[in-house]
Amino acid sequence: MSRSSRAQDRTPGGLIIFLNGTSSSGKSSIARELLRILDEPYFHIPVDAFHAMRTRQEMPPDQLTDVLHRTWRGYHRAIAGMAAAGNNVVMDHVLSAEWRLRDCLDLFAPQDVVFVGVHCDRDELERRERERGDRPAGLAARQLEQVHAHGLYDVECDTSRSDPLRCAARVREFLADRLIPTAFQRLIDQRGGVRSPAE
Ligand SMILES: Nc1ncnc2c1ncn2[C@@H]1O[C@H](COP(=O)(O)OP(=O)(O)OP(=O)(O)O)[C@@H](O)[C@H]1O
Repeated sequence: MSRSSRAQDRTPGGLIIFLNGTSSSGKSSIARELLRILDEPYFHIPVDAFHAMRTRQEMPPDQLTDVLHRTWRGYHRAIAGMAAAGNNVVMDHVLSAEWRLRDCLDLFAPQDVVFVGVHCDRDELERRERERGDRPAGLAARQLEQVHAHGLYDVECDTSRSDPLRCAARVREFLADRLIPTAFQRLIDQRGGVRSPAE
């Protein structure tokens, strides 16, 4: 391949709409509406899809810890890869451990990330958990403190007060007139632009 054709092959990065919230906060519901109302092609890639791809065999706890860690690291890199190839992505993730955000800050082009905080009241989270019956009771409440600890977003929505379509519409409005620097850029600047050591 010639030098000039390689340069031509380079695609501008796709946009990453990063939905972050606890379990049952409504991320997947917003993602579904986003794919319905956004004009450009987008891929909804939830972290749950990666867990669902794994073999179902029982593992001893120490092996499971390693496998889960590699799954999350792989998920982040898959998202970065899709965006690097020019695909727009709706990411649906739970930043319930501090290293996950650091890893994403290291990997994603900050100007291409729209960081969306998906909030929901604790009582409503518990009600949804009971109603769903397929999530351990108290999971969302345990995640609440860490998930939003970094305290900075481009867009925020509260699914205890707005339905998924209204939340998705807020994100779409933001896309039409995006503010720079992005929340991801400001989070990188806050830590002095330092890349984190490998986890
Ligand atoms: N804005 C909303 N108002 C009322 N109910 C909602 C709203 N958003 C989601 N729900 C309901 O809450 C439950 C969880 O929604 P959803 O699957 O979108 O959350 P999630 O954040 O993707 O959860 P998880 O991470 O556990 O997969 C579903 O039963 C959904 O119908």
